[in-house]
Amino acid sequence: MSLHPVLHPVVDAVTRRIRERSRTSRAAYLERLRAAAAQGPRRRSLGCANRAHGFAGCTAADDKAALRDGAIPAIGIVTSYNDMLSAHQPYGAYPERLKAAVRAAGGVAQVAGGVPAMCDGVTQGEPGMELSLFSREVIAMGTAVALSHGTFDGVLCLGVCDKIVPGLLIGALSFGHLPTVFVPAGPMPSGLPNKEKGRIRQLYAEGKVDKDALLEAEAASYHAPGTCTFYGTANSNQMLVEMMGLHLPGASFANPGTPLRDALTDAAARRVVGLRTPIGEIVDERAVVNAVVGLLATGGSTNHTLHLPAIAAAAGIALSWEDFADLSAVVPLLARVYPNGSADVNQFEAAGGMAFLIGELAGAGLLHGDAATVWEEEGIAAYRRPLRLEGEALVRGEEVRESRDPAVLAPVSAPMAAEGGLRVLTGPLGRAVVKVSAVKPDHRVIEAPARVFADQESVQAAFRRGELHRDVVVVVRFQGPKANGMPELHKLTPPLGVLQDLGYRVALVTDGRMSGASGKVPAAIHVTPEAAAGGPLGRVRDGDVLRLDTERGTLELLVEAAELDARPVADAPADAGAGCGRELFGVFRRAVGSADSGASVFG
Ligand SMILES: O=C(O)[C@H](O)[C@@H](O)[C@H](O)[C@H](O)COP(=O)(O)O
Ligand code: SF4
Repeated sequence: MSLHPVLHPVVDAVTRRIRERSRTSRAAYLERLRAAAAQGPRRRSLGCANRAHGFAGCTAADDKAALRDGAIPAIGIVTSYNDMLSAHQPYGAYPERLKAAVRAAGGVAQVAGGVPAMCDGVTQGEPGMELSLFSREVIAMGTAVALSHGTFDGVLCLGVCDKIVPGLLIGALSFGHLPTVFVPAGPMPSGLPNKEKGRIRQLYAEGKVDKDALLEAEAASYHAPGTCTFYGTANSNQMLVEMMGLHLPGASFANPGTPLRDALTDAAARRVVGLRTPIGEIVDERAVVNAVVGLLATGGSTNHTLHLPAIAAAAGIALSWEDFADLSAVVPLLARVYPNGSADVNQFEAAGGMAFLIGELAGAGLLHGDAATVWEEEGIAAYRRPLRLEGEALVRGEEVRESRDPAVLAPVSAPMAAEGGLRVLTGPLGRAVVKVSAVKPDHRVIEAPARVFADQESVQAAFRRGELHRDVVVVVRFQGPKANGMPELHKLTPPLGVLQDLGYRVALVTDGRMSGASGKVPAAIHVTPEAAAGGPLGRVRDGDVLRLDTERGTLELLVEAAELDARPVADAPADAGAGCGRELFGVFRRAVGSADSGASVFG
């Protein structure tokens, strides 16, 4: 099969459209990048005091002489280690391992800086979730602070979860002249299946099991170091970083603490020492389109309709929701991983993983197979051959030509669905995003009276009082980025799932977000303009009939336009912007842009 067959006309057209739209901004970005690359690392022009501060902290285990001499490649490690995220806990041991591997490859490495990492699972449904999206910007700024020391020839980024990889990418792209390799840590071994966890959650929501039983199920599902095994934003991150050519071939989903994972980590360190291609050259329009294609083909997290535009903008590239929608119409769904199925990410990997996925998409002309990678000699299409262990040696495996479990990972010739299932909805309320890959066909058109709320706690209280046991479109507004930081409303999944399973016609409409792990209930999310920016969502009233039609791509409000316009916008809830650190993020709420431009504070 040709490595670079003819590109699908829609993939080609969308890429050209993005390139044209980005022409000026991308040219300015590349000019800045190439000027910085031509200067070389600033350490060569630093004064003696500046340089001495940079290696003063070295211990006997470090390479003080090498750093003092400044002649060999100096690698900066940006780490998001903490014990709060099971996915990031393995990073605690990485710096020493990476330093040793860089040293063995003829370079020297230091931890350039650490960035914060929030576990959205711990903060889900809690006040902390209102800091979650903005933590992406803090992580980007923290990455820039780390790299601002200016003494590096290359970068190793350690991050897995939701806002962390997007933040590291945005920050690293501000130093786009530096060759950069992302170093994953891998998913935890499979525990209680996600579908069974979801079933017990619904039983608890119905009062049929107690809290002890629920905690037992949750702890059996989330049970070890490593990324949670559902296909949420964290695992979508791993997929798209590999699709963008910033991981090593096949590095995304090897489990933590295994010989393969350790070998891949050492190989990433060796690779960055010799890498000459700057990250800003790899992240071009082709890489961005490849990331969107990978997201669509795997049914990835809706959060990437925010993160990918923000990441692309950091490289001078303008990515729009229409680009997602147009690509979704031609990219088949090839993976069924929870919430889009009952398998988990370990089963995705066992079925053939990224190597099979990339081989299938490249072979069908659905991705830019010639897009650059950190593996340099070859384009992304060659990632169809993953790195694998043979004994203790890490070698390039054979091309993964067949899926080992077509019920989990299917070929383009027999996809799970003909298209990617990510849609943009338009109508009198503005625009919204909906992911249908996890919504059964019978639930993809919902028309019902609205029940309007200003926070998710009120929805849960109304559910407990039995007020939602009917056909209903639940509207939760004032959840946008300017309102309260655009939290995920994933705690609504169990009660809305109960209503759906009872046979009611149910949907959610919100200017907030859902989790990448959300799925079965049709949800029109990221409604733009948000209510807090005067959007018409603020004029919807209880009883208004809403029609969410994911097939036609419409979100209709069956109220006369004149009447809607004559209504006052509802008052925002009393300012909850304080407590839990939220008072520190007012500057972000005031500066943040719209969801369809990535909900970024960076302009
Ligand atoms: O976007 C995501 O994938 C979510 O933010 C995810 O990282 C978060 O942790 C969920 O809350 C986990 O799912 P549960 O809340 O169902 O455990
Ligand atoms: S996937 Fe979500 S819940 Fe799991 S560790 Fe990452 S942020 Fe936390």
